[in-house]
Amino acid sequence: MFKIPFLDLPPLRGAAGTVRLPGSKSISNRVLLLAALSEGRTVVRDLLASDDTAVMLESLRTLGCAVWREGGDVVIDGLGGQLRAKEAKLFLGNAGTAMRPLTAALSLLAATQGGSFEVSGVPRMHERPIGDLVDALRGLGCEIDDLGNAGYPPLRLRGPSTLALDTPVRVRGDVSSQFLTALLLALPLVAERDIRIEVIGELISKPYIEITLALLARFGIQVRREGWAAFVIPAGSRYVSPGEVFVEGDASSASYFVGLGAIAATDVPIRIEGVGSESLQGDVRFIEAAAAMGAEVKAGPNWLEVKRGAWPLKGLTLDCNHIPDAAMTLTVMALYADGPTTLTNIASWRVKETDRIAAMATELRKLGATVDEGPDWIRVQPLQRWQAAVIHTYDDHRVAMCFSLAAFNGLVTTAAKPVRILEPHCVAKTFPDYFETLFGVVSVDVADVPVITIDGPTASGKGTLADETAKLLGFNVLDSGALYRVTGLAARRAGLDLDDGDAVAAIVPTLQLRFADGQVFLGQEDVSARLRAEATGLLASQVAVHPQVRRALHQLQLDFRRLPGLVADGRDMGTAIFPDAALKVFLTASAATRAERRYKQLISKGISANIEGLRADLEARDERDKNRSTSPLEPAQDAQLLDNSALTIEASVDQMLAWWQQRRPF
Ligand SMILES: O=C(O)C1=C[C@@H](OP(=O)(O)O)[C@@H](O)[C@H](O)C1
Ligand SMILES: C=C(OP(=O)(O)O)C(=O)O
Repeated sequence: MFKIPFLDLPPLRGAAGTVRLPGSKSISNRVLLLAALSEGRTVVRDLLASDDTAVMLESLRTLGCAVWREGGDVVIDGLGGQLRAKEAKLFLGNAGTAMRPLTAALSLLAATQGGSFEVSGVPRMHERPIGDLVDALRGLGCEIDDLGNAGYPPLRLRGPSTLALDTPVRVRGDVSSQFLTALLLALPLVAERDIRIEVIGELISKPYIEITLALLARFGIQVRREGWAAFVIPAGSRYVSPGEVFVEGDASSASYFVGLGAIAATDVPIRIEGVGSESLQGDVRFIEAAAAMGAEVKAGPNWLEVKRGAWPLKGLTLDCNHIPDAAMTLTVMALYADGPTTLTNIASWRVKETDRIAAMATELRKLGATVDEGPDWIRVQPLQRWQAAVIHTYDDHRVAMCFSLAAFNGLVTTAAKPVRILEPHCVAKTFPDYFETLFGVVSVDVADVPVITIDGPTASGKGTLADETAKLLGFNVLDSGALYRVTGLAARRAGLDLDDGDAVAAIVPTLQLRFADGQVFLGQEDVSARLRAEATGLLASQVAVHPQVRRALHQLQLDFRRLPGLVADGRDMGTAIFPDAALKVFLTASAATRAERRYKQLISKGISANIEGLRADLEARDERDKNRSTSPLEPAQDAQLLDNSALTIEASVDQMLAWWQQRRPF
């Protein structure tokens, strides 16, 4: 996950390949709750691991449920409808699928068994309505206190109290279908007699009710229904664990890759694994909308394949009530269409993670688009003159994911613009690795991938500065010195004469190198510590003088230029390897400062050292690096000079980011 303040997406050019979707949020949280209410053990396979499921899991644990991981599975020993904890405070983040169903279940359990439970969430959750559900539960006899504004969380659910189950439970269905889902999931707890639920008003987001009913059936509860107007939970209903449940991939998460295929898969399709024609989730019908916009879609039971069909895409007018989450993706696809796209019947967007109609309109306009909106609709015009934009994401995962598709503007305009996504980690609500997954299937012109180079003499702090800068930008890191060190080490181990440039260069293509989590592996061996040793540094300096070796390592270094960007440190990054880098920095510090830093570093590792000797070594190494004929150590002409002798690391990083920001079009 990119846990950084912003993620810059350079212009993206194409898409191909296969993605495996994370588990469905809606199915995951329903299954977790049903498993917890059931008797017996449930093994849940392919459960979504994200913020929304984390708050559900944590709540179930707090309520006394045994929940543990076994390999990739989650195992739950259900409570069998018996409360173990009678008091708890549950924090439910911004997960509607946790807040609404837990409110219903705990209200009923508190009524019948006694107890006091508080449910709360992030500030936005306290603005998301729950009043219709609370009214229905109060109508049944549940005791619910508003701890904030009436009609919104936080709430206290307490009991015991007497339930009146002989009259129908009435619930409004036109603000959120989750209120009905919550009652359907929870009322079997008290179904000593038939319990009838009647829906008032036009039920929205109907396909989510189908998910609820299908999963209730898996757990032994056969709800009788009268269309969408009334539902009856039969007397004597009892949750029975099916033993094992597979969670299918998330159909709403699929929408970004369906959109991606429609826009950018010109040759090979994007294959999406985890949902398909047999999906339980209504949001899979997003493919019909994408097809209506021109996408070529094939669907198998558990997979989709999408590629570009009509281009530009075709604008459309669509009632999106049945695909409320996935439909957001259409508003960004609409930018690539031949005419306006109008989405209607989407009033619920206004009460989700943010006011999504307002958010999409505001952010699309930043790209240059013309957007109109009404209480329950949005209209987006195709975009010709794209602007580089900083996209606010409002802590809404879907806003962040949708706007990644704006980075393909280079497919419709010559002056391609990057897109900055603020707070990209908000995708963790349902798809923590969204951007990594996206980067796995998109193509880019390598020249568009931004590079920052940091060159400078030994012990100037390049590595630390590169790592810290990269961490803040979410960029990859190339420690080119490590490549020379590893080459020197491998050459020495192979018994080569280090002065024989041809022989040393010849082993470069045979190196089994792997960089993972900041560590360097040579074959199976983690050589990171070895590479940092002084002795290896000397080997590096010896092999680095040979032009053949430098040539052999050239392509290897270029290969580090990958999405979303690169910070490369070394001695010739800005001069020889990445001459087109957008920001080049030449980092220095006085020999005295560098010797002192190296001294402290060694002493802290328990290695004895002599500061004068270190300084002499450093100066000798500087001389050798400056005077070698191939790629001598010198600042690129367009490099910024940074002397960090008197600077803290934070101050140096701030300077890097300030220079970087000056070069960005935002
Ligand atoms: O029941 C569910 O799992 C959901 C129902 C929908 O909400 P509304 O019924 O409020 O539209 C949907 O937007 C949400 O992401 C998940
Ligand atoms: C509306 C959404 O979430 P929630 O389950 O919190 O309602 C969503 O995921 O788009």
